[in-house]
Amino acid sequence: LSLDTVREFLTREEDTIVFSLIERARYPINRPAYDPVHLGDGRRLNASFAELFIRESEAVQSKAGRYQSLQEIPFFAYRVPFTLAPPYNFTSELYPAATFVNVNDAIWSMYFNELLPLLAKTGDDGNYAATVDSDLACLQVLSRRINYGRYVAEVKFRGDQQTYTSLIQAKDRDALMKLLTSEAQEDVVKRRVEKKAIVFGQSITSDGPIETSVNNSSGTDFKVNPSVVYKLYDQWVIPLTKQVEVEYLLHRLD
Ligand SMILES: O=C(O)C(=O)C[C@]1(C(=O)O)C=C[C@@H](O)C=C1
Repeated sequence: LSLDTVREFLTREEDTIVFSLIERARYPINRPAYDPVHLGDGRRLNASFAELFIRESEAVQSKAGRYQSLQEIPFFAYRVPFTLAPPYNFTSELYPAATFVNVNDAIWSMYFNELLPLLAKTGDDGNYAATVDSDLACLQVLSRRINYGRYVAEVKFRGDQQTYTSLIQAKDRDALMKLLTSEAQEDVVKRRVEKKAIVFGQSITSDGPIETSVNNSSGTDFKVNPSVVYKLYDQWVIPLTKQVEVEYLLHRLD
């Protein structure tokens, strides 16, 4: 584990994030999938179809061993006694007492309340299962990327143990945040991910040129608006990753 290898991981996740946003943007908003579910007998569940679909899908994946890997954290907790998957002895580079740190609740509400309205056009085509399946894909990769902040923090801690230790002991969140922040790196990440949205999200023809920048200000020529992807990283992905890093560090000496 080094700063280079963890950054490589984050960079590769960008590809998956952009593609999963492109997939979700194919469908209209499909509002009924997010409303409380009505049962036949007139009762109303507190959960939406999207939530039920994600719970059930995660339960299957949990049984299949997905969450044996500490890189994956479910949105709902499952008590699964055994897994169907072939056994594998996962080792973790994380500090055991800080492994639990995650911001899945914040990712969940950011995704449904802020991001989705920017991503999906108005309308209802009834493809609810395919739509919420694409929501699940987005949520899983966003969760993996953002909660990977634990690994980034571990690398940073090991790289400057003395400074981090004294700030952790003083519980100085602001100083920890400042120490782990690299504005230059954040700028590189945001500009790169916007460019990926431009390149991955255009219609490819056999002879035409490949666009590398946005020519019209609305970004509507692309399958997902590159400025929405920039905003996603600027306002949510990077700040939440940093929140994970700080929380992890605060438990690094437990
Ligand atoms: O690459 C790092 O050093 C990170 O901590 C990751 C990350 C990011 O989320 O991309 C977060 C904080 C830093 O300011 C820069 C980038």
